[in-house]
Amino acid sequence: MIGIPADAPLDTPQAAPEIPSPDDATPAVLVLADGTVLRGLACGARGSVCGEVVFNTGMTGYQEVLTDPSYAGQLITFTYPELGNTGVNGEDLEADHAHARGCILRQLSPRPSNWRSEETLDHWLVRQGVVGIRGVDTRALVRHLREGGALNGAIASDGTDPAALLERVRAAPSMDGLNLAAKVSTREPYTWDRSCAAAFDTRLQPRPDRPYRVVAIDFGIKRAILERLVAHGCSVTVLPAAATLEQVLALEPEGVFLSNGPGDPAAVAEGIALARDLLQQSQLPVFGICLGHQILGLALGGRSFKLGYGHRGLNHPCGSPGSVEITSQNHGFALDAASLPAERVRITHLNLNDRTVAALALRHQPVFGIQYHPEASPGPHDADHHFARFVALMAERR
Ligand SMILES: NC(=O)CC[C@H](N)C(=O)O
Repeated sequence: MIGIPADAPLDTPQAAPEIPSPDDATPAVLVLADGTVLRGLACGARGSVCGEVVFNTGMTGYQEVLTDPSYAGQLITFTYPELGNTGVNGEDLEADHAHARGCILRQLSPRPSNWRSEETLDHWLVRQGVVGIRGVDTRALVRHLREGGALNGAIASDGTDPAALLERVRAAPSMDGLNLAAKVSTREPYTWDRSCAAAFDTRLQPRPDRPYRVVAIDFGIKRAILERLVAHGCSVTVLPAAATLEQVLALEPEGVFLSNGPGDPAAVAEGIALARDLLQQSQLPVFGICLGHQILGLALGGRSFKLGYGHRGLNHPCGSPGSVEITSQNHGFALDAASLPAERVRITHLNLNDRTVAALALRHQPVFGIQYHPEASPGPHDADHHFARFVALMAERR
């Protein structure tokens, strides 16, 4: 297999024909756009892939991370030193298939140990067409990315020459300006009624007699978000990223949800136009998470910018005066606080590591956005109350 070209549709994983044995010592190479070359051993699918090299500092949740559509087009460096310990199961998937293009690891566990494990991570990566490299000094790589910023790179385990790879990397598009939401969004509307029966559901308010009708716009939605909305008493209809205000209103929603998703928020023109229409022509409660939050800010006339190396991990503190929540994060862009119209928007939470905008709310409309991930998956559940906030806005209007 030659690998997945940079412009390949993101929703067609390319399965490699054979499952290599875990003791296979095929060499692999990682080449960064600045010319850095790191050598290691192959894991997952054999081939070569190009994408933005980012890092995730979470200690758990590799399955959720690799299937989160927000990682489409990216090569993920995992800082946790051994991956695959708990294998792969059919329940912890955030989408039907992997969205990350490649993974960069220190060490791959050959023998999973978990009662839910159905398959080794290595087998699953092969079936999903995710090209991996193991044996990399991920600490050195992360220091490099933190100093120089996230940049494009390529992994090859098919013998491609590093110089040829570097040429491909330099020709690949930058994440800046890429609308990837359109590529990963659902083609057809669908409804979702499955809830996750997590223990923390016991803290929820009593279920309503009738579920709250929510329309969710899919820019790359994670399943856990749909499950949390249902757990909080909503019934959800999911519409494609290009949905119009008429299509949304035709479903008579009580609230509209704008999802997470990959790529540059400023490039998601159809989503920004829909958010603008919603804010101007309806008084509906609107809740945005991550890309959805960024789209809300852009619809309000704000500006987004690319962070140096992004926030991807499970322990990012975010706060409003008097309260701090430890949050799950996965984003490479953020809203510029100074660009948001202060007479309409209140910044309710800041990221306490770098003081970037972590959440906003409109002063005169039932609309709010959260840059981090209240659905966790993976991560802490401190921020789950934001789903209850959305439901409370809909309940007030019944
Ligand atoms: N998880 C997300 O929704 C990510 C949003 C956007 N693609 C970013 O990187 O900032």
